[in-house]
Amino acid sequence: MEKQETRQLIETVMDKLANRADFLGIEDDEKRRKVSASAKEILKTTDKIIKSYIRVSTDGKGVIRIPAYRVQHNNISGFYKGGIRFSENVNEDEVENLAILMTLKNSLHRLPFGGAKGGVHVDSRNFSERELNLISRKYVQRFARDLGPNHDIPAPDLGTNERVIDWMVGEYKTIKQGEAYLGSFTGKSVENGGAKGRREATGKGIFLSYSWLIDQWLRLQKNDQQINRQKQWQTLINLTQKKESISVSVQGFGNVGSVATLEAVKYQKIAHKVVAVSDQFTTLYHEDGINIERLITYTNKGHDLPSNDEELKKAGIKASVRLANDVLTIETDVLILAAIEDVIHKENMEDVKAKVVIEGANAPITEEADHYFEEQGTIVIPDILANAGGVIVSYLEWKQSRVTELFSEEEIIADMSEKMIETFKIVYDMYFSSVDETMRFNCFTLSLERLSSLLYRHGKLY
Ligand SMILES: NC(=O)c1ccc[n+]([C@@H]2O[C@H](COP(=O)([O-])OP(=O)(O)OC[C@H]3O[C@@H](n4cnc5c(N)ncnc54)[C@H](O)[C@@H]3O)[C@@H](O)[C@H]2O)c1
Repeated sequence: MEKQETRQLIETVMDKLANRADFLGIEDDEKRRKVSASAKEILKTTDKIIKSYIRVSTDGKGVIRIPAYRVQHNNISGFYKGGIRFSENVNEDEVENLAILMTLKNSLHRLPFGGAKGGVHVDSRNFSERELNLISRKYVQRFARDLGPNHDIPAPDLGTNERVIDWMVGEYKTIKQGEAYLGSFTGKSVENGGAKGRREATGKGIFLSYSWLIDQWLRLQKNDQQINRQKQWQTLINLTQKKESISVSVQGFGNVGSVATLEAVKYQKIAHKVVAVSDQFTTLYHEDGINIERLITYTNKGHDLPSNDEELKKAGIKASVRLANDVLTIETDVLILAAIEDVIHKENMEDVKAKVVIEGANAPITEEADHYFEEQGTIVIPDILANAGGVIVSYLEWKQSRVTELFSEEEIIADMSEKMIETFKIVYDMYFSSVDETMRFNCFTLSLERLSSLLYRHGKLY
């Protein structure tokens, strides 16, 4: 889903809200529409876009100049918050779209944060440890004025990790001598004030968004309850009545994808097997399931997925090797998208076999594909609902840095799950009792309702 599609959906949802007599508690139709129109304009536009260049003296290629961004979309619901990604696909539109989605995600889950995102146009794989350290520290030098624990709090994202964040915190501390620095970034290593369980949080939350739906939510439904999504309802029933294990495939076997698949194979209540996993070069497939623990042990050593017989043997994995994109169209019940944006679109949507698609990555499905799946009875659990585990634990990490007290991993995961389940229940109830919109539309509605109400209460709308 690209920036224009996200903006268009905000517009459609806001227009629908404006026609609702109870919206913002404004009875006068004309006044409500006027106020809603100004909320729409504020939320469709971005507060601040900062572009800079990082100059790095490389190990062998002289000095290079790398584009870098920080985009702050909106902070009506709290300090700006969002990850920094290192990727060759980074551009201003992509970073802005991701910042908008952060505002919507944080509001949906009622976190005291607004939305931001950062990006550096590099493929980390092409740089040495020393070069990456320089790039990370220079990023902070360029943007420090706009960052801070009470202003804008970055975290890791695609291509970055706790090591990068620790370097960034170190640089921030040097620049802002004498100021509080631990809450300036989240996703730090535990030794450096990070939250236990942060690395696993997004993957765990993604699997929870699905397992809670097919297990607890389904059991909470009463016989006489009105269900308006008959096709999607049938999808859930068929899944839970399967005699054999439910099959799962995942695109992207990094931080998010590997943890989500591990959750699937460890899930005790209903048996799951992971039949396909992919990274940017390869898909591995085995209809009886792949040994995920062994694969994680192998990739944790810094390897890509094994892609030939010798590597498969070394990893102790039985699987056939396919093309990277095959993972999207393979025979599977559940497909977790945990790599990049816009991977399912008009050209390949009809080839997708999965009946549940979970957006672990941000914006991996175009709006057109989302509507197509809706018509087919395929359940799409949208990004801003499913992948919020990371930012929820980031919130706990930020809170922890304010009280300088360490929460245990059990406390962190329990708090995160409780917070996510609160939102799942509201969204799933709304989705299965409404008729003609996607689950993404429901999530945008809840989120934009809250943001508009905050804007109104803060006296920003007239
Ligand atoms: N890490 C988090 O806490 C978090 C939170 C919310 C959303 N996300 C989103 O989840 C996604 C994955 O994040 P991550 O932290 O696991 O990143 P990561 O860098 O650890 O892993 C990314 C994986 O995607 C694969 N990949 C990259 N480009 C690809 C391509 N063109 N085709 C197929 N596969 C490709 C990589 O090979 C790797 O396996 C990103 O889109 C990120 O924005 C991450």
